[in-house]
Amino acid sequence: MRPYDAFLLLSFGGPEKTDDVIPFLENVTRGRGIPRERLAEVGEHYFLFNGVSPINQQCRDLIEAVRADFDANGVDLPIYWGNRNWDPYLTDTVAQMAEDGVRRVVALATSAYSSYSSHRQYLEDVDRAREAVGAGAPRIDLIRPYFDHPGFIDSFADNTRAALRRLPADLRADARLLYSAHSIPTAMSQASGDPECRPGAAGGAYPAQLAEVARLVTERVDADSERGHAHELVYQSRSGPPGQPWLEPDINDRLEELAAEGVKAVVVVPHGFVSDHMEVKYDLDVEALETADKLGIRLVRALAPGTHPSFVAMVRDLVRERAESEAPRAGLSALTPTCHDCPPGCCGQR
Ligand SMILES: CC1=C(CCC(=O)O)c2cc3nc(cc4[nH]c(cc5[nH]c(cc1n2)c(C)c5CCC(=O)O)c(CCC(=O)O)c4C)C(CCC(=O)O)=C3C
Ligand SMILES: [Fe+2]
Repeated sequence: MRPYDAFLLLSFGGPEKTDDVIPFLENVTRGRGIPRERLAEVGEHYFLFNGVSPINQQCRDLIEAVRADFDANGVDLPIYWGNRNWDPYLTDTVAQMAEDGVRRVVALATSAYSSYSSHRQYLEDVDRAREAVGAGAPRIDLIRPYFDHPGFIDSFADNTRAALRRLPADLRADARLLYSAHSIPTAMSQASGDPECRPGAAGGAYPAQLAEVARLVTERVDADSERGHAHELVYQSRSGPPGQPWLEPDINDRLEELAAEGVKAVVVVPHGFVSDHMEVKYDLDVEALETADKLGIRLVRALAPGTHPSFVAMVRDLVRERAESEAPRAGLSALTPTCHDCPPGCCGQR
């Protein structure tokens, strides 16, 4: 698909055996000021799963699904995969592309929102990898944040309806929808850019986008419910030093309050993520579930998009959008990014 000669899946990376865990955590947190106790604690989450993070296999599954979708729709791009924090490392992938004679690449990150951690850091990863490879490195165009693309929204709406059906019928109508995303420092949130990509503009794009996705998904879920569901935004996986403010409320704290208000059932929708990786499998399926059990709240968790057909078709649509540089951006909200190239200040500073 002109002008591209390859597609790149850009992801976070995760360990796949016990011995990988500590080196992986060192890669993630180098220079980030994460307390040692927090690292030890997160290490235990991985050890509980024998050192295997689900994220790499989820990337392989997504690549297989995108390959089939590209083939069925006449998109003849080869597919590459590179990670920020673990093998296959992005720099090795860029070197491989250079060796294969690839000149111009369209890349999708497994992260749908604006902010330093979810978007700009991937741009920096790309720059660093290209620099390391040198003159033969291909040009790499990263697809813009895609949080309100209909394919992303529809996959969550579908998965949320399925989760509601897993609740006992008498709890369904009153179930609270809790939309959960990775917390970030409030300073990172304030610097997470402007929906219209105006450098230096107000910021706060990350929580604004999360709130908008929660609204859009709920609207679709409610369209086939007997009545509307109350919904709200919560955060998970807080890290960093104790005194540093991060986005709140934490899902566990909020569950306590909801129990006190008499809420009996919740559906947790991990709308801040694109697959059911470790932050979902541990922080929600183990920790938040335990909190809910203790409080007598029935909790079910909706699946993240993973290889949902709407999400896979979205990938192809975003590749087409990026290829036709003047094409209108597919987005369901007023927050759809208007730029492709994220000028400094657009998608977040550290
Ligand atoms: C916004 C956001 C996303 C969502 C967007 C996206 O998906 O990219 C995300 C995803 C993920 N985060 C992940 C894992 C970790 N994140 C950490 C630390 C941090 N995350 C942050 C933010 C985010 N993280 C931040 C601000 C930190 C503090 C350090 C720093 O400023 O950079 C740490 C260190 C230990 C800890 O402090 O918890 C780990 C191990 C995994 C892999 C899971 C697996 O293995 O399956 C995934 C997909
Ligand atoms: Fe993280």
